Amino acid sequence: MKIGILSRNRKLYSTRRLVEAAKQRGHEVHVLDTLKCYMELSSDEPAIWYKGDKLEGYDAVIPRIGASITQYGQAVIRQFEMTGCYSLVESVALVRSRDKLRSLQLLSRKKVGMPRTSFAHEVHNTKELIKLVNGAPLVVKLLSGTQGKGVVLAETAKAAESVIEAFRELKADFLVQEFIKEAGGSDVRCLVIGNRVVAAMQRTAQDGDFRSNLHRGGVAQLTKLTPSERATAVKAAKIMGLNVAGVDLLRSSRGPLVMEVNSSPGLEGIETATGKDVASAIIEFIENNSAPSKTRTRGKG
Ligand SMILES: Nc1ncnc2c1ncn2[C@@H]1O[C@H](COP(=O)(O)OP(=O)(O)OP(=O)(O)O)[C@@H](O)[C@H]1O
Ligand SMILES: [Mg+2]
Ligand SMILES: [Mg+2]
Repeated sequence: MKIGILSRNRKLYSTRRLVEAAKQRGHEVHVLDTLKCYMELSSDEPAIWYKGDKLEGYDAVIPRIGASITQYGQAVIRQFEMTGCYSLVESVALVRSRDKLRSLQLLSRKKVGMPRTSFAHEVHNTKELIKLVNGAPLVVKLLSGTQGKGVVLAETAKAAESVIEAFRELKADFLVQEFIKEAGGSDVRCLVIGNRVVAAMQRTAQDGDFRSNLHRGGVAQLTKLTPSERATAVKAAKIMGLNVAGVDLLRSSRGPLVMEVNSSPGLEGIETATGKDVASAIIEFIENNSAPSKTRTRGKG
């Protein structure tokens, strides 16, 4: 097969591993800088250009789109889809997963476990927002935050009110969420490919923090998933319409709760913690599932 990896940097661990795995399995593979792809729209065949050449003959693309270029990245993916090329991450699924609120709305409709969450526009309903998540302690989360930035724990109702009011003043969009205390500063990253969790790790926050992000000094270790955790992770990926997803779960006293579903999960942390060859599993999935014009919008909402 001829495979394109949409990535801004060929030196990134995940990009390197995917290139390596594709070559090992006998494929032709090219790293394409997403921002350097440009598009031709006309009533002739849709086309994608790169450094003066028309990109042709690609059987599949693997999008690795950073949060800061979601908008342009989705247009590039969609253009590949228009040419009939299979995209591992559908353009619609990418955009859907990048919106924390939209993701939780879709998961809640399908009764997937999640922390109780509230969201509002009006200034005067701060107390209502707090009440909807059963009061403090609670978490306030910027919708645009990544790597644990903009995630704040408010221990008391007073603290919660003042954080919410401060975010309001700044005109920031945020969620209010029930704090899952019994998770003990840990979460579980499940790497889902198709209908399977192929690798999972538990991440635990540094002392004095509740955020387990590896970027914040969290440490990863192997963990064994329960059947209900596996089922929840696969179901969440399916609802989001993602073939490959990093599903983050909190272990709560009422079972696994989905916190978020990532469409470009990093491979370094999970391959290192588990010793699993996730990159090869991704290439294998493409071998078994890609076909011309197979990409279509799955999932709803
Ligand atoms: N409701 C919650 N209860 C307990 N812990 C939470 C809760 N929400 C978040 N956390 C902790 O804070 C960390 C960061 O939160 P979250 O993943 O929602 O934001 P983020 O990492 O900044 O976003 P992204 O992963 O999209 O970059 C989580 O990994 C988890 O350890
Ligand atoms: Mg996170
Ligand atoms: Mg995320």
